Amino acid sequence: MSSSQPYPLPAKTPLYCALEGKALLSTPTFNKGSAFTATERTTFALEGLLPSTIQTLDQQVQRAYGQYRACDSDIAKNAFLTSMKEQNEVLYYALLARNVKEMLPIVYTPTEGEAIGNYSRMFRRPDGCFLSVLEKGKVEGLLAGWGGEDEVDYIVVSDGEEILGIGDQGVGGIGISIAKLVLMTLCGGVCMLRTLPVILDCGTNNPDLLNDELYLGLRQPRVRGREYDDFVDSFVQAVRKLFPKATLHFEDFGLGNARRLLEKYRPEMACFNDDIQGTAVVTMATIIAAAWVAKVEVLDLRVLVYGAGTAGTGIADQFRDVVIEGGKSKVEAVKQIWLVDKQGLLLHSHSPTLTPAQMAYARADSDFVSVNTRDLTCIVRAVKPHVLIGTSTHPNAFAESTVKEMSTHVPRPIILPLSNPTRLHEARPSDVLAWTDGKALVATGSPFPPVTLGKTGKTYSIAECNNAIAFPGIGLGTVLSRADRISDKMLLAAIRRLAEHAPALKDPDAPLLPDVADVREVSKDVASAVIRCAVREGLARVAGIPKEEEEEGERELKMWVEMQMWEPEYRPLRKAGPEESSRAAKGELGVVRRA
Ligand SMILES: NC(=O)c1ccc[n+]([C@@H]2O[C@H](COP(=O)([O-])OP(=O)(O)OC[C@H]3O[C@@H](n4cnc5c(N)ncnc54)[C@H](O)[C@@H]3O)[C@@H](O)[C@H]2O)c1
Ligand SMILES: O=C(O)C[C@H](O)C(=O)O
Ligand SMILES: [Mn+2]
Repeated sequence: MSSSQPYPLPAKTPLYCALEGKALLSTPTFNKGSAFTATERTTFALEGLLPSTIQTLDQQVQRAYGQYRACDSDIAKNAFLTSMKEQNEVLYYALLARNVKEMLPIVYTPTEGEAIGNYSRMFRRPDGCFLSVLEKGKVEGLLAGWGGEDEVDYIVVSDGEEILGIGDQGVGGIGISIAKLVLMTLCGGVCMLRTLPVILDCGTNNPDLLNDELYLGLRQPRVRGREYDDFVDSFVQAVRKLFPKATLHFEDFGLGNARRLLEKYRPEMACFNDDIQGTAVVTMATIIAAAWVAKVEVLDLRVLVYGAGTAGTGIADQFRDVVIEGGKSKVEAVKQIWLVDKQGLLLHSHSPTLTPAQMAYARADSDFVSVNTRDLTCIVRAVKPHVLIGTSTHPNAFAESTVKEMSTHVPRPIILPLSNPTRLHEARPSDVLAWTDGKALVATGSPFPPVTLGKTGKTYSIAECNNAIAFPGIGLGTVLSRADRISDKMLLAAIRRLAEHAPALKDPDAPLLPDVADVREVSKDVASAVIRCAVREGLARVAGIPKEEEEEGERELKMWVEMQMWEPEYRPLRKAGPEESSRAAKGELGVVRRA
């Protein structure tokens, strides 16, 4: 299939809407509240339903910010923002866009984790698409209600089994699909009207939820095996049929399913697993920047991954592939990687309990006979890693002895405690920096405040090594190029481009990754790199992408990307009649049928 259609919702296009009066005011995609113009108030039967003053978006943001600040806890702020999203989406995104740094930890990691844990208690109004394993036959019909083939660009799906590091959250996992899409819109500029959050409710094995009389999901053990696979497949096939141009993003699936599903569907369609690939991209970019600061060759690094699950093995594979791309053999590359899991250092003798992804890195027992392979400090002494990565959900696993041991072998240890939310981090940056006298190069999965070292008085900003820095740019690139697949080379292009944005390249004391507040800007560039690579590989399915050979081609490509990014501002609202509705169904107008 090829498409020459431009992105259907350029920034300033009017929106057509068939609703009026109270129905319009309670539809968050169209509602402007006090900002409806005088003409719109007449056209859409809003007179008498609003106070007379017409406000600007800026005034609305100012008011909303005051209300936000009046909330007395992070979870109350999260609930406030959720209800704002349910009232007026443009205002919601405008408020976030003006306060990214302050509000991202509220709508995303770590506070969203708490909200997901309390989903059935905090529930007010549903958002997203709920598909139940008991109604497999209805999947396609239910998805069809979300739009035509040109109306959905980006879908995030979770089955709620492994949310962040907090485990099985059942139907509450819809919260992670929504949160990831908020970032896709805020930092990736994909219009929220064209995104779709999905939860596949397959039951839950979380006893607290099963025993909670207010739990909103299926109160039964998780469906496994054939029944599970068939259900997921009915969903994926319906997506491919109904939304053939959309990118499908898998989030927080369990260890037994995440990689399997990615490997199954990746050859067939544009799909992406954020925990495996998004995490690998952002972590690899961090490692490249850190190696530059430490003045060591990326290709020579020894990498120790603590927590060899979905994220950990994804990072290991990505590092291996970068080393192979640099000219080493696969056997040599694998020798630079060590995995540790609950058994300790993964060895051949553990094979019966290892996943295939772990197996690839298991070590010969004979090489470690004199090492206590269940003790991280002893492993570090034996392996002498340059890089220590935590993806274990094991809080404080990187003890002082471990970190100090590491710094006796390498001058600038690269230490990345990535487990989310904050309380699960393998170490706190303040400790790691204190234990190493500021020598360690640190980045974390959740946001941490800057650290000032007592000894030197020097202050270090801590980079957030969260896949949120990477997936919006990758997603924007695949959406705009309408990529057929997401190839390894596209991911590699994203890594290299992201690494170029590391503030540490200009100032070695600066963070290893761009700030979350800059991700939107960075995403334009990452998307451009992804699109360019998709074109080279023959995977792009859209005409009009500025050509590489042309002078100014790269600058034009970035402008082409920028022009198509959605921004939170009010569009003129026009009355939709039957003609507009039919054009909308063909994707020619920015009307949203689901509104
Ligand atoms: N920063 C990011 O962008 C990012 C991205 C993805 C995941 N994560 C975080 O990484 C963590 C793991 O996520 P996942 O999806 O890979 O989960 P997972 O369940 O697939 O993997 C976790 C692994 O850690 C192992 N483990 C558990 N306790 C351990 C211990 N005490 N010692 C050693 N290994 C132990 C488990 O056996 C498992 O193999 C979560 O906290 C998640 O939030 C962070
Ligand atoms: O959601 C995040 O904050 C990152 C990552 O996807 C995770 O599962 O922890
Ligand atoms: Mn995740």
